[in-house]
Amino acid sequence: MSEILDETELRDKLTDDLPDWSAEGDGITRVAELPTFPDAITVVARVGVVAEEMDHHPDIDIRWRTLTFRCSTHSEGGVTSKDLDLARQIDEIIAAES
Ligand SMILES: C[C@H](O)[C@H](O)[C@H]1CNC2=NC(N)=NC(=O)C2=N1
Repeated sequence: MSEILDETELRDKLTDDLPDWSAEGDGITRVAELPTFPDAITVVARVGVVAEEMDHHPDIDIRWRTLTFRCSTHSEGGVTSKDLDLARQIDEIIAAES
């Protein structure tokens, strides 16, 4: 079980490690525009594989080539280290397809 990060801890982690992510409500979000729609779908498919391996799944909104990811730990009602780990993986996949 992972513990919810408090506001200061979360802000520091986002600033240091995940500058493209923002704290929003009980989750963290990132918007990414990919070069093409197929690139965006490739990112979604790759994130899907990683999320299943991690047993931790982001919400994903697809609008043409713009993707919005949201990570939250439902069972805890907030952001935990699991969300930060998933966000780092999402960043790597986006960077590889951009
Ligand atoms: C039983 C299983 O581990 C849980 O339902 C997992 C699955 N994927 C999940 N994904 C996310 N984002 N948050 C969760 O709390 C969560 N819980």
